[in-house]
Amino acid sequence: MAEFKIRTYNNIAIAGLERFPRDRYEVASEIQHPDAIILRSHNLHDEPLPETVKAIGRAGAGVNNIPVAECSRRGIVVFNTPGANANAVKELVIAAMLLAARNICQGWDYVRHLEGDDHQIHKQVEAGKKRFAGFELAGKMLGVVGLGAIGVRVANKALALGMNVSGYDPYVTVERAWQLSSSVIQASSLDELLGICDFVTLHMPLTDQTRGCIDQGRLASMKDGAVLLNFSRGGLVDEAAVLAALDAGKLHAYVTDFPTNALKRHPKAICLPHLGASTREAEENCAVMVADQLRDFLENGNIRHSVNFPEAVMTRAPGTTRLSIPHANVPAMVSQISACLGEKGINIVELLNKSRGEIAYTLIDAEGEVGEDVVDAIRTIDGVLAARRIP
Ligand SMILES: NC(=O)C1=CN([C@@H]2O[C@H](COP(=O)(O)OP(=O)(O)OC[C@H]3O[C@@H](n4cnc5c(N)ncnc54)[C@H](O)[C@@H]3O)[C@@H](O)[C@H]2O)C=CC1
Ligand SMILES: O=C(O)CCC(=O)C(=O)O
Repeated sequence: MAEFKIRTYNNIAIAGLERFPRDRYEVASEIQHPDAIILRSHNLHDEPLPETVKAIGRAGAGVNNIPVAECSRRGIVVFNTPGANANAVKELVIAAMLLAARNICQGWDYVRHLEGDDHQIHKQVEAGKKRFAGFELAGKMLGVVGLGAIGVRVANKALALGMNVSGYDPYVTVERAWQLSSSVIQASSLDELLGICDFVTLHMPLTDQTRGCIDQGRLASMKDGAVLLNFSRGGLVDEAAVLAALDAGKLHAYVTDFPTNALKRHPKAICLPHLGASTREAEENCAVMVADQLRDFLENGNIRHSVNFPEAVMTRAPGTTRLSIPHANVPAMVSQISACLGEKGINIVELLNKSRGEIAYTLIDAEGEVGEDVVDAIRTIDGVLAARRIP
């Protein structure tokens, strides 16, 4: 019988699934009691998470489809793959700016509906093309909201196309700030950015804080004829307000990866079927990265790139049994856990304790064998969310 069971949702690239050796892992979409789940955009909010789940790996960036708060309460570690699909999204955003600026979709549609022989088509092309005249990217101001893995890449590439770029991100990391070109102008607020940009592209996560942040008032503050690009999540914008802005000519175009019935019919909305990360390269990058992270967690208890737990990586000490213990970040947890081992005369060889907000995580390499009775005792400590023995 396999040591670990992985339940998959969505189309996970084979290169990632192959990272799980089949002598130790069972990997399938029908598994009822999985140790871990791998998914892309499947919505986990609407279904109960089996008791056996210890980790969830999002092959991608956004985790709004995962009940992260519930996972934290249950000691389930949620992983994502920062940056693994960022280049794919960046390339599509650049394409999207061109689609909008040059009215490519409308022009393409016009040509597809032309009738007559080639001579007549040629005449109609030359007569009709003025309806699709557009404008160039060079010299225009692009506003990038969210300077993470995708936003930084979009900002830098837009500069290379001759655009001016303004960026806004109240939580930008030092790593991303280093990657961002010094030519990007820092906006001190979203409102400041919106008022000066010809194109605005959204690259922040969908959270309670960001939901609906592009609303009627903010759209009104944008430049007339601006282009809004949303390859992040549909919920970031107030859709009715966007439709009204398109109707009023306030927005030249809305380009989005998140269609709805109203948007897909609108002549100024360009809707794509959530294609941002759908490249062979991005799908493989994400699947391989998330598979490696899940394996290291299941086999060693190590945590890399979690969205709800701290980074925790410890080399395994020889001749020991590893204990993986997610718990609340409150005083005296480590002393209570080590007392459970001490009572059985078990020596601790290595110990790592890391915290992140209200959550903490302890990894212990204990000398020799550790019985399940010790793990059971640890589980009963108030504040311990889960405990696992890894031989
Ligand atoms: N269309 C698609 O297929 C894809 C969509 N996405 C979406 O794009 C989002 C961003 O992806 P990444 O750049 O990889 O994530 P990331 O985590 O590297 O970057 C997100 C950035 O947004 C910033 N941020 C958070 N709250 C903000 C706020 N209120 N205002 C401005 N900035 C804020 C963060 O500080 C961070 O720098 C994801 O959360 C996901 O929703 C990601 C990949 C593919
Ligand atoms: O897996 C996908 O195609 C969606 C990617 C995405 O939206 C994300 O990574 O946040």
